[in-house]
Amino acid sequence: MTLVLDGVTVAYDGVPALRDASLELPRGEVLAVLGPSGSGKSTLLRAVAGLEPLAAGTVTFDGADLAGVPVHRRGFALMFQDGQLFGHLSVARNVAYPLRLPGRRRARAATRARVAELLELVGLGGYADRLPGTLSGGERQRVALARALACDPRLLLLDEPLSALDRGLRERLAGDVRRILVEAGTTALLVTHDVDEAYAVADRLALVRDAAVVQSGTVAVVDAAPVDERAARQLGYAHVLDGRAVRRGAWRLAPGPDGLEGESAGVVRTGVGPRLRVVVAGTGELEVPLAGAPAPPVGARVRVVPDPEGVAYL
Ligand SMILES: Nc1ncnc2c1ncn2[C@@H]1O[C@H](COP(=O)(O)OP(=O)(O)OP(=O)(O)O)[C@@H](O)[C@H]1O
Repeated sequence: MTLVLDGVTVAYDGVPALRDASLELPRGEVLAVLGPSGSGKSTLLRAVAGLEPLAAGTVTFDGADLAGVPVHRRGFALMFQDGQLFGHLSVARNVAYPLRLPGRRRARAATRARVAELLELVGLGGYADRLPGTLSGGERQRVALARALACDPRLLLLDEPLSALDRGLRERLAGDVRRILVEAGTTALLVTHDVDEAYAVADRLALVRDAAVVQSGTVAVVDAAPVDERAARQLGYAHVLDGRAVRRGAWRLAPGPDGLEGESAGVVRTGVGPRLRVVVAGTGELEVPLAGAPAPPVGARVRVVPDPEGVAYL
């Protein structure tokens, strides 16, 4: 493991904002720290960056304890929600900025080549001379990402990098961010409150709530076996029953006498096709994709079973 947090506690004025947090991140992988507002995600990221002192525990990188290593000596890069570009500098100059700092200076041609390569990587090949004020929000975040990657950080820390963007753009950019990080081979820790973004970007998930990391592991493992009902809800599961968590729409009409009995409440059109609404006493309303099957009339008794594709076991 490259990054290891072991029993990390961070407190503000004696009140813990992160308690006994442990997690691991292998080299070249992307970890999404997922949690609701105020749960302690940013505190975790700040502790890794060296921006907050630890009240307890250790953060190690490649086996070395980072206690006492100041922020600028960790070899990490940070990127925030509002990219924080320099408005008076061109896109190219923004990306080149970290390459021109004392100690990092290189030949002008080398800087120019590196900037061109980074702009290609983030899909902004023709944007070198534009000013940040002329870019869309998504383009600005791509520039910020290119700048954060400029110095080949040992670890990239991203704090809600897409939160300021609207939903559709966020979805598209999340996939791009993953591609860019994988292509650059970057080890990254991303903080987000958006479960879709976490799934789209990450190899690993850490679920945070009430100042604690309640579960962490590969996306496949965490997704298939949330530790408890709250974890399942955090992961976007819509229904929890009998130790199982089921995603919205992950139901089928049962061919036989198995499953839950409910009542048809009519068809709803969704972005992924028509779905039958079924009201099940004690569980609520479920959505059953019809996949071409005729819809039972409103009020008809129907039986439904979960689609194994959308089920996790707590
Ligand atoms: N500098 C600070 N001084 C005092 N309390 C703080 C400070 N920073 C954060 N906190 C508190 O610590 C808790 C966790 O904050 P944190 O920013 O880590 O949450 P978060 O999960 O990142 O939330 P959000 O998604 O809203 O940014 C909150 O209760 C917050 O009010």
